[in-house]
Amino acid sequence: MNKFKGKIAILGSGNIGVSLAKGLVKSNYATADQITLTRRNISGLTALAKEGFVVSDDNAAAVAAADIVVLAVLPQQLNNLLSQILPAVDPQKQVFISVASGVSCIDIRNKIGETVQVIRAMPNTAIAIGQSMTCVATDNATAENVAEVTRMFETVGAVVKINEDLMTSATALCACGIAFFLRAIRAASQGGVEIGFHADEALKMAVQTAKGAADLLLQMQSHPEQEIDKVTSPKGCTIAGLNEMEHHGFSSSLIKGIKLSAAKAGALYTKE
Ligand SMILES: NC(=O)C1=CN([C@@H]2O[C@H](COP(=O)(O)OP(=O)(O)OC[C@H]3O[C@@H](n4cnc5c(N)ncnc54)[C@H](OP(=O)(O)O)[C@@H]3O)[C@@H](O)[C@H]2O)C=CC1
Ligand SMILES: O=C(O)[C@@H]1CCC=N1
Repeated sequence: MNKFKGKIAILGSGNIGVSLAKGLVKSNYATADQITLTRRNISGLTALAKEGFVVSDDNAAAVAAADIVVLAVLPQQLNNLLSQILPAVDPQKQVFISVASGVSCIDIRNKIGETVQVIRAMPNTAIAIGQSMTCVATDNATAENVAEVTRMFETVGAVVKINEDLMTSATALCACGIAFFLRAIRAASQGGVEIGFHADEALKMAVQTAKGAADLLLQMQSHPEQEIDKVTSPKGCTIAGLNEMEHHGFSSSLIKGIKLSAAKAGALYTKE
């Protein structure tokens, strides 16, 4: 794998920013000393500084030195950040990646310059272990920059290029989605405790079962219902359990939750 040779600035090193930074080092895309992590309260980055990351509360200086700038603050924190970095933006040098939900490429260019190349990316927290599902979209970045950013995210999971108008949908399905599947695993483990297992063993069993289900679909390239049909013996206990869950709205609750998340993702940012 070709290591990235330039500098990366991650502005807003909270949950997703730090997960990304760790994932990029773990995947050998970059070394920690190539990555500057910023936040206002840098005492929260002490452990990462010990791991070799450059840490700073000076966003403009981080941008000035960077080739790739990742915007990873909350949507409501973004306008303030963009006005801070404006003097350091050089459209010839940096490509900007925004992971902020509900903020379009044009919203960002309206704040920092119309020739700035902006790529939106929507990863999830499994990026820390190289298992993200990341969707990327842009309306103006060059093919070369899109290829580099795609390569970057491919080192930490799977990448799908989408139209920008589907970005809030990708946020709900993939970025929020990891929490939905985690809650499903937690609920399954609670069921396991009710039927006789200790909490730790129930969780271990539920986690491995969920992993097996996901890997079956990935490796067999099959549809979930094909795999479900192999489990549901006639008059058996699986179909009894599944149908009971459906009577209580299992599929419907996931669909409704994803729709609500997508609507909310599109409304998190105010342009001012
Ligand atoms: N969490 C997730 O799974 C995902 C999140 N996203 C998106 O990523 C973004 C960040 O989300 P998340 O990581 O959960 O949020 P966090 O609150 O965990 O992280 C935001 C970070 O930004 C820092 N920050 C705020 N203002 C500034 C500033 N002016 N300069 C530098 N740092 C600043 C905060 O630290 P401090 O207060 O110390 O400055 C904080 O650490 C959001 O836009 C979200 O929509 C996208 C995909 C997945
Ligand atoms: O909950 C949120 O708003 C962010 C965006 C996607 C995942 N977490």
